[in-house]
Amino acid sequence: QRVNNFPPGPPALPILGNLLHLSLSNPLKDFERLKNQYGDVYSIFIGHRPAVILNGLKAIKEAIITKGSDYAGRPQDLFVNAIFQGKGVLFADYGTTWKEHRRFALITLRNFGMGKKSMEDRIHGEIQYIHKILENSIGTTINPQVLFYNAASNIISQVLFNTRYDYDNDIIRVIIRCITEIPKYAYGAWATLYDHLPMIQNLPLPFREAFKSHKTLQTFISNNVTEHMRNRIPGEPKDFLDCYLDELEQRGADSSFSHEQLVGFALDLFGAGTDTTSNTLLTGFLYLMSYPDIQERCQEEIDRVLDGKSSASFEDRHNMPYVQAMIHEVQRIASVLPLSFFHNTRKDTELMGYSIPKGTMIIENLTSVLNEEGEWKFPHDFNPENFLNEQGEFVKPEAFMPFSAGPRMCLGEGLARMELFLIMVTLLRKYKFIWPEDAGKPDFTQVYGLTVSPQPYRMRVQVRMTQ
Ligand code: HEM
Repeated sequence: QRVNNFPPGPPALPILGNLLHLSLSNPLKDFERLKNQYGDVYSIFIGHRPAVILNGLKAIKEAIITKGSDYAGRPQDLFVNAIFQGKGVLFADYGTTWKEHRRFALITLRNFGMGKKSMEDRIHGEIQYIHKILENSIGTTINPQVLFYNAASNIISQVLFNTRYDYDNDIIRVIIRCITEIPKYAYGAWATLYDHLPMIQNLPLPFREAFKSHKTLQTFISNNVTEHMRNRIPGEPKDFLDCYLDELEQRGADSSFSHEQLVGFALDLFGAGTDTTSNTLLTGFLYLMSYPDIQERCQEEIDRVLDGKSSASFEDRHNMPYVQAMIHEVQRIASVLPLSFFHNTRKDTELMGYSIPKGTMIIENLTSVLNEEGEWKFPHDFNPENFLNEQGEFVKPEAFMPFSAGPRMCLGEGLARMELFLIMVTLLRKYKFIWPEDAGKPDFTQVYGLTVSPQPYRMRVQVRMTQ
């Protein structure tokens, strides 16, 4: 039963709610269909639980920016909560622990070089390893998936632990498998069954893999924390873990800071920082190979701006409007976290004239803004012109929100943007990326999970003549 003035939606069945209206393995098309039927703000029942789905810039902005604090909670009784056990930031509810940890991370990551030179050096250091792999692939084709996963996880690993792993290292292979395993189960059919059928929660069903993967990641991070506790020099932090341990010492044991929180928090950053960035890179190179004219135009701009310079710096983006537009367009089309992370209302509130009670689950459909008609010149095409004005200058429309917005907005945005820019510019400067002749047509359909990724593909790499 929908309460008075609750957003409209399809009639719900007892127990199942609207589950039969949704493809649990990929509900994005169903969400689109329901939006066309019920409008930008509608509701569904996932089993007995009501959820409000937000679509389009106007509704999403009113909720997560204008009334940001009302909508900044996270549900606490989902499958992901059972996995993450209330630790960390990502799935933590609004409250002192979340606030203090989020603030600490934003400040620490900034001091550690988010937006500063030293972080650039770490990213460039990692790019050298990408070069080695690409150079070895010349004359053949390569699946870039493992490469980009390794690179993204190494960059965040250096921020957190001051460590990187060789690409054939067994530990990192296992860690990346675990990071990609959890999102596969987190918002899909198994998660829904787990949430609604308590009797299956302890059975040896496929969703157990997500718990196993989480345990492996937890052990990996706990070992790093123990090693840091043994070797750290208080007051002289080398990485995020050291900074946190210094902070913990200062705040004392009865604060929201603790060793268990640190493990959960580092796990969040590691996971959130790997899957998202690598899937964006994968989408980027897929499109650049499929649109060689756009690739060439980026290369012309890069050659011109970097002429005489040994490497790109993040500051160079201000002189590269077309490259900036291309990277933003990749993020727009990739929409790697299409449903963001679910929010929860913290009090009775309103949205576009509807009443939304406290404790309602909120699903913001970011894809609906990233391809909203009326907000983009070419909402359904891959076209960097979406981010260029008539003078060819870079402009960022308000509807560009792949990092979401408001109090819960992605806290790794600065790092992610720097990674995407430096990696794409450095690789495009040195190589031409070619869709293999025998690979058929590029397939742009996405594989759905908590994060979406392109279908696996192979690429051919040629060293550019201009270099
Ligand atoms: C292209 C890359 C990335 C994209 C598209 C992305 C996108 C997002 C989105 C949509 C959210 C949800 C915001 C909300 O709930 O409204 C989020 C949250 C978050 N992201 Fe990212 N992200 C990226 C990279 C990163 C990186 C590199 C890190 C780590 C340094 C990171 C750490 C986080 C964390 C910790 C949260 C939770 C924030 C909170 O709940 O307060 N992300 N991200």
